[in-house]
Amino acid sequence: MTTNGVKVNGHGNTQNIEYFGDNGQHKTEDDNRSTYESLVQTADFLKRLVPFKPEIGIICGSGMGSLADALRDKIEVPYERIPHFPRSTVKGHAGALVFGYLADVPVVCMKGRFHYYEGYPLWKCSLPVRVMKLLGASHLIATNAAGGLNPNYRVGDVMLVKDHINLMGFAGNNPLQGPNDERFGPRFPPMNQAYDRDLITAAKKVAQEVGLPIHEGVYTCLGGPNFETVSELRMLKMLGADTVGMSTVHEVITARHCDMTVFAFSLITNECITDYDCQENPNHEEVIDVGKMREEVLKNFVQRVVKHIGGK
Ligand SMILES: O=P(O)(O)O[C@H]1O[C@H](CO)[C@@H](O)[C@H]1O
Ligand code: HPA
Repeated sequence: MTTNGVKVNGHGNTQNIEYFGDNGQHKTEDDNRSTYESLVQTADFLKRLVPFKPEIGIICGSGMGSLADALRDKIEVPYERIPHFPRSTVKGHAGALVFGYLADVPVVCMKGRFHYYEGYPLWKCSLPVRVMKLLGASHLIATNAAGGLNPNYRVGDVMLVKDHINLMGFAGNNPLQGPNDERFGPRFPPMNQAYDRDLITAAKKVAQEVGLPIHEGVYTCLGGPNFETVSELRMLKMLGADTVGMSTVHEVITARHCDMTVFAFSLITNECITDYDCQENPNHEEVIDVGKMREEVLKNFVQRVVKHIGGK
């Protein structure tokens, strides 16, 4: 039986629901990817609520939502109120856009990001980045909680991301997959200078000022939600990754596609276990706790980086 494009087949007690396009072909959630026009609607909705234009979009990583608390003159918009926006489902990701001023620079913070393991396709995970761009933001600051693969990294340190390995992209999964809308950016965007060198240099200086142990390295993202096996971590290390997480890469690709300047960092929340004899387990509670532990110094750090960008 087909009703309104929804095909329902009865099989005993179960029903298989399949989605068909207007001309009968299969539709998946990926076929319903947002259009330029729908994201303009989202941005227009937000513009009506916020009397200023954010210059910088900030994505708060796991346990780092308090970065948004440092904003002055805050306007908080829960994701469920925003047209075409996904919902946050992960502990430590509150689920609101927070507009305000940080170091007198107008910004918008994502207090809660979207991950592939939540069931969202990558284009949907990174949809807010396009909304930030449409709101007028020229810069993206992406923060993440990550496991440290590099043996020199300690829990609580920060790694400035100089490059990433798009492992999900190796398997053909990319946020830019599907029809390209040139109003966002080109079909084949370069990715060799994804992370702004000047901002990395400035941030190293800022980190010294605020007493934050700092490194510079390569981030990689797996789909999650399970943490990695020993063998997978050993492989990632061999590939040249210094930190591993389950986010950021698709957001950065989307930001670079629409010509935003990107700065990103990993907070090392756990040391990756590459030894079969180790009895410890990584866990999300520990990840969030480390975010809380570094809350004040990270606020200070981000605020100063924002000031640097705003003063340029
Ligand atoms: O990347 P963020 O959102 O900071 O979170 C990281 O922490 C969670 C695992 O504890 C995963 O979601 C991983 O991606
Ligand atoms: N692996 C993957 N994602 C993570 C980790 C990790 O060790 N720590 C925080 N997010």
